[in-house]
Amino acid sequence: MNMEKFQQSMYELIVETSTKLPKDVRRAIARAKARENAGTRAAMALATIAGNIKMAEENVSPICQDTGLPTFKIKVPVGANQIKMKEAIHAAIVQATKEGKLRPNSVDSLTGKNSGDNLGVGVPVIKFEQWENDYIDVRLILKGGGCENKNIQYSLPCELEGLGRAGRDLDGIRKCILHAVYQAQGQGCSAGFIGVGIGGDRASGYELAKDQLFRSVDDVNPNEDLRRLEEYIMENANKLGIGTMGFGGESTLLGCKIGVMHRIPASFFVSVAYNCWAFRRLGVKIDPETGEITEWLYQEGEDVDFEKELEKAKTAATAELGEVREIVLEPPITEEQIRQLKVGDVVRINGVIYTGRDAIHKYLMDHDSPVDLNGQIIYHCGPVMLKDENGNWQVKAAGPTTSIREEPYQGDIIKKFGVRAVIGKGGMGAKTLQALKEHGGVYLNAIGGAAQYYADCIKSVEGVDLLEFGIPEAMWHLRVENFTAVVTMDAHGNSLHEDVEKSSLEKLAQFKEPVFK
Ligand SMILES: O=C(O)C[C@H](O)C(=O)O
Ligand code: SF4
Repeated sequence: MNMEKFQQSMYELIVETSTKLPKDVRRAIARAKARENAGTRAAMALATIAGNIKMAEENVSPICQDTGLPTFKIKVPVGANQIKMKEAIHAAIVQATKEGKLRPNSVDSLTGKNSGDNLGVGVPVIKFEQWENDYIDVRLILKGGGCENKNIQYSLPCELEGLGRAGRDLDGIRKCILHAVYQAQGQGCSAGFIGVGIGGDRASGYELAKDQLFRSVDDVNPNEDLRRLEEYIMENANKLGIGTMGFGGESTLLGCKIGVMHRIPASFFVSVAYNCWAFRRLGVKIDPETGEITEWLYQEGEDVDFEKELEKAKTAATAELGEVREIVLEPPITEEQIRQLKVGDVVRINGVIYTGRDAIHKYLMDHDSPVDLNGQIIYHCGPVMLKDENGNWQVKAAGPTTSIREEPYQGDIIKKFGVRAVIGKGGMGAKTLQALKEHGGVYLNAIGGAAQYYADCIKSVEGVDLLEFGIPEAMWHLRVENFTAVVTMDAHGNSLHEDVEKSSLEKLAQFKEPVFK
């Protein structure tokens, strides 16, 4: 095979997967938009998401800044040179990272050092399988860390909150799947898609679950029991009312694909791979002689353009919100300004905000901050950044990361540095809510995955500190205009996330009685 051509084909697959959502996923998101109640936060979130999808396609830039751990599943005819193919894929990954189509995501687990080129021990994941066909089939999934963190594995029998006992049968599996959607809340950027693996051991069960994500959203399970179960889940999971971003609403789950394999007598695992709305997976057929793409996969059915949402997202997706208070904030912010805000308000930020996520929060616990954060805003974000020809940093993608990971630190950092607002997604817990009340702060929920939408709000990069943590983990000083987010935790002890978690648990309990006997 012409390896140079194959490398080019892999580069095209990587870029297309990162920047252009496949048709079946776009159709699912369009259905969610049509189903959502107008004037709600979820409707605003979906309008922003749709506009972002269009922006990413137009900019040929990452839909979400987290381009995940690239995972390739490749079927090859006998005789294909897998060693050379792996080298070509690595070269394509490095090229796509250099061009800002992928975020450098490969981090040494012991030193925390980011390799900078997306290569590392075991990264990317490349799995080969031989088959009888005379062509090569390459599938790629870019599954970000926030939704990967919401994967979950159950060992039956077990007791599930709200649902009671789950036994080693189809009804027990039903309960596990509903619970998997409930426990994700909005943290994995709902509305999501789930792959489920029944059986196997802990490793092969999760592998089977993730493999289900390569099925088309619109396909029909050939196993009748599983088809019925998929249909049941799609009819009922959305009754949990978690909604897009966990804001509450009609669309929580956009797809459920279930696979089954044998198990050993002692084990009965139900593994769930939770994928966010930014469901980036694509595939190509490759000519084993020329290395060229002969066909793009996942092209079935009509396309959805989101052209009109692009205009809305650029002006004010919040127009979807109907009657809400919109408050402009310009850091440094006073305690008095903060204490006037309440859950549900929309905030537009103009001025400089500072990114800080996993490494920075850990660092700030026992170090001073490189900038004075008093009255300032921390943005839980790990952007995709490139240096332009003049050596200036350009933001290529900059959506929020899951905030709950900073729960062990956030309250202490608000107190220690006088931080007035935290922007992220998925919400935070009781400790942070208490600190917001005590010290006068708010949590602002941005729209997870809307990386192009927020990059568009960033007018300049004014500086960077702690770059030794790597591009995604550094403290970027970003000058923003009209950076819009929703107050979902305020200084009066209110938390939308607490309310949605409580109401969805009550709704979950309605599914306790057996359905599949
Ligand atoms: O790592 C990120 O930028 C986001 C992550 O995928 C998350 O959802 O928390
Ligand atoms: S930020 Fe949200 S959309 Fe992006 S990878 Fe994480 S879970 Fe997915």
